[in-house]
Amino acid sequence: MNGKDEFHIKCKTGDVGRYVLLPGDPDRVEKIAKYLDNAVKVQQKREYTVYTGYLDGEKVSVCSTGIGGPSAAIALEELANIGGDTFIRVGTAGGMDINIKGGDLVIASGAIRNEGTSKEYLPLEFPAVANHEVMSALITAAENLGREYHIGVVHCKDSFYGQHTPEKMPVGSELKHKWEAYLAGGALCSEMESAALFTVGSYRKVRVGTILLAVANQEREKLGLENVFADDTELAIKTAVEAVRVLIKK
Ligand SMILES: O=P(O)(O)O[C@H]1O[C@H](CO)[C@@H](O)[C@H]1O
Ligand SMILES: O=c1cc[nH]c(=O)[nH]1
Repeated sequence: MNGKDEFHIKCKTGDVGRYVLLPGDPDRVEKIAKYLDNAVKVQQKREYTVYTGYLDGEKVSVCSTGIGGPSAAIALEELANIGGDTFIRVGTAGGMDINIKGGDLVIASGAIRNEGTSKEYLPLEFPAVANHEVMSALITAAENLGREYHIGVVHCKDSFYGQHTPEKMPVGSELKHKWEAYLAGGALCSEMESAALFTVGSYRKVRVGTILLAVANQEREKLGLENVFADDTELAIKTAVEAVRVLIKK
């Protein structure tokens, strides 16, 4: 193939399609790639495992982003450098709104920028929003597959344990105070990459959307409501793959 390898993902132009699915966990890459025709492993470096195959004759890739904004931003930058222009994060999240239960699907309309990476791209007044075409394809996909979904704002942070055990952190009162404000504002769930991906996507002029599986809900636990745990990402994966099909058809 042409060109020079990108610094971290070690892929070059021709290695990936314009459509790229972005799980955080490298173990999720093969689970997604099995939905592609003739998928082959293109590369595996650091947290970045890359497969490329085809959907309805169009080249489609999967690349893990690792945990958090910094590695996700690097993946998006380097994939955009080599021809990726439409991205769907397929992730997991912890429920915040009490209507979100373990096993539910959440399509992000925007992300709270309570992380560090996006601030090195655009000032905080600039919102981290999902691309409307990708978001609408995710909605169509969920409806085509007869799946229920929630749609709304998701929270992004850099500290997983700051989300789960803020009381242990020296800045715990600040974390709890903000968390309550995000709940009051209607945040649906908390994860770590969409704010960076949406912000980098805005600046790089590429389309980015997110679908998440809620794995549990700490707010339901706090209120003594039933708190189901789920870790099967298959539903989110199938919906994301269907969304790529919808986008290809367009
Ligand atoms: O399951 P993934 O896609 O990695 O997403 C979520 O899981 C990780 C934390 O456990 C963070 O990356 C968070 O955003
Ligand atoms: O609670 C959770 C679950 C997944 N990912 C997160 O960032 N938080």
